[in-house]
Amino acid sequence: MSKAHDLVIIGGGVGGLVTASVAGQLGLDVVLIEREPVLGGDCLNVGCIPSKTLIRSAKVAHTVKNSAAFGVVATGGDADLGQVIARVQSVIETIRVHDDPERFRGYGVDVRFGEAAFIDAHTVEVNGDQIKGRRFVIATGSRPAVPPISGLNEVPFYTNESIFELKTLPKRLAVIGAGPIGLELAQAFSRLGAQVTVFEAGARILPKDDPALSQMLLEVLRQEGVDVQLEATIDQIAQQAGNIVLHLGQASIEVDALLVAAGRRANTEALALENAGITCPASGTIQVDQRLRTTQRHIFACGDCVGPYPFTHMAEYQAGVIISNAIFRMPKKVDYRAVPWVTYTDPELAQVGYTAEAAAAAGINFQTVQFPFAEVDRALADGATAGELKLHVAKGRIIGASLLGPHAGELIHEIALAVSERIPLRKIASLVHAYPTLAQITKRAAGSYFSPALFSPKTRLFVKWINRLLP
Ligand SMILES: Cc1cc2nc3c(=O)[nH]c(=O)nc-3n(C[C@H](O)[C@H](O)[C@H](O)COP(=O)(O)OP(=O)(O)OC[C@H]3O[C@@H](n4cnc5c(N)ncnc54)[C@H](O)[C@@H]3O)c2cc1C
Ligand SMILES: NC(=O)c1ccc[n+]([C@@H]2O[C@H](COP(=O)([O-])OP(=O)(O)OC[C@H]3O[C@@H](n4cnc5c(N)ncnc54)[C@H](O)[C@@H]3O)[C@@H](O)[C@H]2O)c1
Repeated sequence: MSKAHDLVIIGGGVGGLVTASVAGQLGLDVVLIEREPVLGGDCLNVGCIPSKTLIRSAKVAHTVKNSAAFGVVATGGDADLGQVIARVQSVIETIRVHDDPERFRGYGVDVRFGEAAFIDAHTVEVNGDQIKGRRFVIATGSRPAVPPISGLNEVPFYTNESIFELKTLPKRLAVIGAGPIGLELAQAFSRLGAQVTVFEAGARILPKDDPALSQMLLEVLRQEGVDVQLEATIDQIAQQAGNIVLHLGQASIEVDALLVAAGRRANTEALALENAGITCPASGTIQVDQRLRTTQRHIFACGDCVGPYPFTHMAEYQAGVIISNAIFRMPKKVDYRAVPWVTYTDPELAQVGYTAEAAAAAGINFQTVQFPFAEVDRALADGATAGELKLHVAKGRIIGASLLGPHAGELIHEIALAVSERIPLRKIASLVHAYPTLAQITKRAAGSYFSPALFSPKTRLFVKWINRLLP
């Protein structure tokens, strides 16, 4: 009978790697199992890093093409997709050193490559070997969901798992889904020179975000030339003479390439969770309690296979909660009050804490203050004035914020700290913000909350009175 390891981690993406790194360095006997031949998971290999690197090249092309607006004469701006993708791959390889299996082996982690499946609640099988554990962490991530559209499986299509291997730019690209993946890549490919059409089944883009700000973003995308079709029902997809044809009612559109970005599905089928006695709903997403324990208390789960926020920073955060519960044995619950998320379109759309819709649904008595980038001096200097900040305030504290604009993904963190630490809004309004920065938008929005009281007839009367009274 083989001995039971302290911790067996399934999945070598962010969730699994953060847990393995800490557990290994603390001297636990850890096994990490990854089914792909490399570590890093989606984020490094086919997600955040390739998409953000592609977006950067697309922004360069866009800047060159629009240089006249800045008084600069530049010609060209045509992208060489082969070179762009070579840069994407080179950035991935640079970052990969952090996810080198030898680094983890150096921490004492037994890194194994192969697909893991439970045999019972204390044993998994990998490449025919049985591995026993006292505790387990499932961090198996997610994969692209393929919508049930007639003909889709008979035509070639890309997902995030294959699109970063494209070497030549498709002239016409159709994208199914206007979530973060669809929109980030649609704008990037459009800026690189493709004619892009996005088909979204819903009535709006980015439905989890603020409706007015996502509408503003939609207008920017359309002005730039991205054709976004809402409430679009694709009835049938077929291949004709080398082209892909999408049929929507009476209309049809012919494209050279198709990207499916229609949501995600948790990677749980291969795990044989039933052998471990773990309850898993039909959605495939693993059910966990607030301490991230599955229905088997010694088996924890984190990241995309759990949700509810499928982001890299959440996989990392949840891994921290598991480290506390499973390694330090200090009970810790998840706290999702100040979760930031960002869609890296240009302008970026960021959110933290409550949206106005969620705050209203929760019955919270709150007020919203808004401030546009068009009144922020630095945004004017940068020629990036689309968007605004909305702060949702209850009892003098920010409970949530929605931000569309340049570098929104960076700017949201000052607000995230305020939400998380319940910092009074007056402290943000009185904090000195360097001029001229985009971050001034936060101070200005906070200030606008207080200006009605500051310039009220009562205050004016008081100032008049005190100035008469005092020498
Ligand atoms: C195009 C794209 C762009 C994105 N951009 C961002 C972004 O900008 N910011 C952000 O925060 N998030 C972004 N995300 C989401 C982010 O990539 C995920 O939230 C993150 O990778 C989740 O980490 P994870 O550890 O849960 O899973 P993963 O990174 O998916 O890792 C899970 C690992 O488990 C392995 N595995 C699965 N089943 C088994 C098994 N049975 N046995 C062994 N190994 C197994 C998989 O091979 C994989 O390596 C993006 C995603 C995509 C697709
Ligand atoms: N910037 C980031 O942080 C970032 C970037 C990319 C992805 N991600 C993560 O990955 C997750 C998945 O992204 P996603 O964009 O694939 O999923 P999503 O679920 O956010 O969006 C998918 C969209 O596709 C639409 N859709 C589904 N079926 C359709 C059909 N048949 N026809 C037309 N439209 C259809 C849905 O209505 C939805 O709006 C995100 O929720 C996010 O957490 C994050």
